[in-house]
Amino acid sequence: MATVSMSWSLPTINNSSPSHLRRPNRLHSVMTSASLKKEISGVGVRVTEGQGNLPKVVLSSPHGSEAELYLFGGCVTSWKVANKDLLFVRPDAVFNGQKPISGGAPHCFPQFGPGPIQQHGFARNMNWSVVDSDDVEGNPVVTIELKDGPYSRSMWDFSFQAIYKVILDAKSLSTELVITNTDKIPFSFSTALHTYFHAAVTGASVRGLRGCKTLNKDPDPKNPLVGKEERDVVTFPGFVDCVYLEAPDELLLDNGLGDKISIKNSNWTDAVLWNPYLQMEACYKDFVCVENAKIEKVQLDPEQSWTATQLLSLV
Ligand SMILES: O=P(O)(O)OC[C@H]1O[C@H](O)[C@H](O)[C@@H](O)[C@@H]1O
Repeated sequence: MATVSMSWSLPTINNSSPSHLRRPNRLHSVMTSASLKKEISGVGVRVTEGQGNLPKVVLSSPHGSEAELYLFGGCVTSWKVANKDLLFVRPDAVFNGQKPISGGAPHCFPQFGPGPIQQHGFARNMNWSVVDSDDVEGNPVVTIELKDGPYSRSMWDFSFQAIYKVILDAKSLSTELVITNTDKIPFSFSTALHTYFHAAVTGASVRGLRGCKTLNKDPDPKNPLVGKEERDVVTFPGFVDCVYLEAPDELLLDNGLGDKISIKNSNWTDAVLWNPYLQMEACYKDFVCVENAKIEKVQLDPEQSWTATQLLSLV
């Protein structure tokens, strides 16, 4: 296991009970944007209609940064600092409430990659709901929730709750994911935040992975090659699809566009780098995926929770 260091922490909203248990602004999963608009209360948090008429939460910080999150998939699709979007949504992304949104930071849950259920699980194509919105020292915060329903039960027959808190600061975006077993029997899952960063692929690089055990899915995703990363600076010279086990709690992405982004985490023990190269000829030059992941399954007994945090900051 990688050592988890909490050199930073998510601010706690001023309330006595744990954030994942509080529901001051409890909303329902099936609702119109109009009803959401009335109930959202945090400063700098508003709900609007996004592409495909899907409800979209917009976070605006007093420092001028902005983030957008679709309730479909619980997917942060945009994080802008000084009007520059540091995330990327693929041009082939669809916003139809059926297919996952291909871009931003989709959730892979309860399975990363291929396996017994659909690729990357179902959390990225279900409707999440807003349970809380607030501001911490002026920074907008939104908390959303996903629970099991007939659709998830049809492929993964467990009762669960996922709570995802997103906080925008001047130059950072932090998230906290809490998965709770609300069933009467244990379950296990793998998960990831499949973040697409806007990049110039030829100039992009990631530092911090040297020494990690690798599972290289190129050339055969079903039989990954086990290896060890020897490079200080990992680049994207062609097709890249590689899992890094027990990655450190901070990586540094140079997006090749003049920005350096620190990617810190707690409890996301693994990382994945992905660029599809010529498989996506129309857009591969414009992004790289640097994913915080939990590849080895987390086992949760009834009432147990697993929490992981991520802090993206422009340095
Ligand atoms: O096309 P998607 O289902 O969104 O998956 C896109 C990619 O996600 C991850 O990075 C996996 O490691 C890749 O093997 C996969 O191709």
